[in-house]
Amino acid sequence: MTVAVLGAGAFGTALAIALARNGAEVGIWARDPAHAAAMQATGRNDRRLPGVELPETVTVSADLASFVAARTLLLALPMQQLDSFVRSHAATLAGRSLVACCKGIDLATGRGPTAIIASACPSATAAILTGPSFAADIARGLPTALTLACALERAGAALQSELSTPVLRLYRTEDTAGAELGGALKNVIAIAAGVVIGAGLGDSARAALMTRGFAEMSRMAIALGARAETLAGLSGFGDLVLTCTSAQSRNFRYGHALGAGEGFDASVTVEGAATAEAASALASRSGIDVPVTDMVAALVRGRVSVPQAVEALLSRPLKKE
Ligand SMILES: NC(=O)C1=CN([C@@H]2O[C@H](COP(=O)(O)OP(=O)(O)OC[C@H]3O[C@@H](n4cnc5c(N)ncnc54)[C@H](O)[C@@H]3O)[C@@H](O)[C@H]2O)C=CC1
Ligand SMILES: O=C(CO)COP(=O)(O)O
Repeated sequence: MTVAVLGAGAFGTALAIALARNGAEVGIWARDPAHAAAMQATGRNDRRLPGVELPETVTVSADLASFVAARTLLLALPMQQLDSFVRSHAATLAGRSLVACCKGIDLATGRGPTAIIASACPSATAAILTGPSFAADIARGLPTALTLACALERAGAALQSELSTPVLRLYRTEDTAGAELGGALKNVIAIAAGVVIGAGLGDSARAALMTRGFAEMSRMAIALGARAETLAGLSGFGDLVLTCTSAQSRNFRYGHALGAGEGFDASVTVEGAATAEAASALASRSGIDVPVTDMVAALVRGRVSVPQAVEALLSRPLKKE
């Protein structure tokens, strides 16, 4: 096996399919043995990515030990699960190439994915794969471009060539902070964009929100050590555009439900909700002004209503762009 995907969600399954179509031997680890058995039996992941056939070269198992010999391990779990997962399996994952495929900031520690891996499993090579891509699009074989970020240039180059396919194009950077903050913060702005549309405030307001949101993402990421050009790339601006403008996005749909005063299925992964709170706390500790993020965190927590959030943002002092 060349690549193992740890986590049997929509994104991990889609990546496994794309890599297997390109000739890699891929294993998917599902933590739930019943889920692994169902995927093996049906040749599909009906729970998380229904309607897509797994190539025959994809194997699925709930036995983590059978996957650790793979050259590269993709960690395709929700962000708030990553720290405990890597800590509990640190001995098994030691010395491996670990590519985080999640977007967000850990609520408990304020860390991003590569810092979590480095702290919990220091002997591993930590990288992150992020950027504009819906799992369903990848699984259908539609063209997609992503960012592979790894602080070690040679390791990053090896991962870029290993994980690229003719339709899944990976661009590379050493700026892990920029790639992961772009991917984390765009989900927060996407929730806000969903609120704007759900509350009937219109496309012009969404464009304003996305623009000011991008300024906020860049301000925060640069203050925390990221490069401006990374934020302007696939993992920042690119993913912001995709997520704020498509109803395929769960973050956008969640925001839309908040804006429209409707309920939302709590079992759906909405990374921007916890990340809004984590980012708001991190920004406050670092003295960075993030009004949209603060408002999304307050909305998610139910501390303000949608009309109060809109009023608060519109009544901020006028200033230079
Ligand atoms: N779905 C998409 O289109 C994309 C998702 N992503 C990112 O991928 C990450 C995962 O998202 P999805 O795959 O979409 O989520 P998902 O909701 O489809 O699946 C999450 C999977 O993680 C598993 N899981 C949860 N906690 C776990 C734990 N402690 N140990 C092992 N497995 C655990 C769940 O059982 C589930 O199979 C997120 O950070 C998301 O932002 C990135 C790009 C695209
Ligand atoms: O990150 C994504 C697209 O790049 C997926 O977005 P959602 O998690 O909002 O569905």
